[in-house]
Amino acid sequence: MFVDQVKIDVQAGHGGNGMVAFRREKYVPNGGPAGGDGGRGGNIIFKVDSGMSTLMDFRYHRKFKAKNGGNGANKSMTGRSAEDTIVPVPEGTTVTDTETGRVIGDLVKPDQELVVAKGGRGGRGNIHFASPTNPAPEIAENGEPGQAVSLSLELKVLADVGLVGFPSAGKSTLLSVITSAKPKIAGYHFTTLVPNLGMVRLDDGRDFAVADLPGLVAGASKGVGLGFQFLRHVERTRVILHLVDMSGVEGRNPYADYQAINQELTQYDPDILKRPQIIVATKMDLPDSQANLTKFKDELAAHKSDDQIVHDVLPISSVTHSGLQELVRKTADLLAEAQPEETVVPQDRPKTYEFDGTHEPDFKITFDKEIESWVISGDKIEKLFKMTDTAHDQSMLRFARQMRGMGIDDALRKAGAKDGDTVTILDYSFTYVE
Ligand SMILES: Nc1nc2c(ncn2[C@@H]2O[C@H](COP(=O)(O)OP(=O)(O)OP(=O)(O)O)[C@@H](O)[C@H]2O)c(=O)[nH]1
Ligand SMILES: [Mg+2]
Repeated sequence: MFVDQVKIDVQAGHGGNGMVAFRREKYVPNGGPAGGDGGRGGNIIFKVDSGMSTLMDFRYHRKFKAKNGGNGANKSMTGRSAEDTIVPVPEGTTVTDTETGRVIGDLVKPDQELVVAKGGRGGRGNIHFASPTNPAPEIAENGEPGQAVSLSLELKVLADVGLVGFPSAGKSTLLSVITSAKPKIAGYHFTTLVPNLGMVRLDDGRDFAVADLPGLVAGASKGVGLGFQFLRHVERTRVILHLVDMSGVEGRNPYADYQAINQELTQYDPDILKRPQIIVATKMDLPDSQANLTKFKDELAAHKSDDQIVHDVLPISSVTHSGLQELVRKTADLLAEAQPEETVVPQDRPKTYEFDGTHEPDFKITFDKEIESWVISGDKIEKLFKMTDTAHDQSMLRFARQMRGMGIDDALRKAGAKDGDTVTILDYSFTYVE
């Protein structure tokens, strides 16, 4: 079971205040009360969006606020009612009140809506308070406050098979050729930010769900890169397809890559390696792949470990489609043999490295007055940026992603960085954008 969880805060809009006003008419010194009512505050409404498959978007956007209603005006005019704020959620989302633990609702149908926080009623204007004894009341109500609620969202999706591997190993490409999913594919690392799901259907009628996970890098189990947030998903898949890029581009050593990923998996949970694993040798259409595969197999044989169940090394090319049929067939066979899900799903364990605002990440953020810039420092930062620096051109986008993956975005905000501030990591400066 794929479980995505996130906690968010929602604040519905406040009702507008009622107005104290009086009619002004020519030749009438004191007209009757004419203060209008305040408008209703906006509701926060969750709405199922069939295009969403995870709760990932909420990691970067945890607070939602609806607009306040307009205040009442003179001439008995009612304030404007605020628009509702519609928050898209994936189908299958369960919404719980974090404080009480009460389930507010399950969003299970396309376009289904659920009001999760009610906007405040507008206050009544002084026209409502006139009475024979007080024909010119100086009182009006304030608008009611909008509901503020902390919510836990949970999404359960079945994924039988997890694709793991280094960034750019070809995970998303494989998913795109064996399923009808259309994940983003590109020649830079960390293209995949959220797990993509796809269904594989075999000619013989069998099918299984595959999740393409964001790439893992060394240190992933400790929070480096993006993949750590998704390791718990790997924990819940029944078969692991471990993709290893055989092309040897960027001077990569396929066996070292393979070991590094396994090490991250073990560090996260020693039992993961007992999960049936197929090694998928990718990009076999490229010139050096065959030779690298031979070397890889030799090294694998030389380091054979009893702990790990490697069922096969299957060479594929997502470009020429070679080896794909065999891969899906063997995966389906393995799934049929694998233990039923209940017995392999481990208990939820406390996660140490969730950057959820309660854990202090391994970096420091300070404001340097001399250079008027926020400075981010720390060993882990240095390592990560050196690593990405040498292999790739630095694009703003990648920086932004890695920052998010490491929780730097959150930390900057917490430290007080404002939209447009300059931030320096090592020697690289960029503009902070909220
Ligand atoms: N020649 C060749 N290139 C491939 C093959 N599979 C993937 N690629 C290329 O490798 C690059 C990375 O592919 P992705 O599928 O985005 O890799 P990924 O593992 O999902 O990467 P992240 O999402 O960053 O972790 C892209 O430029 C793909 O076109 C293949 O079989 N042969
Ligand atoms: Mg990808």
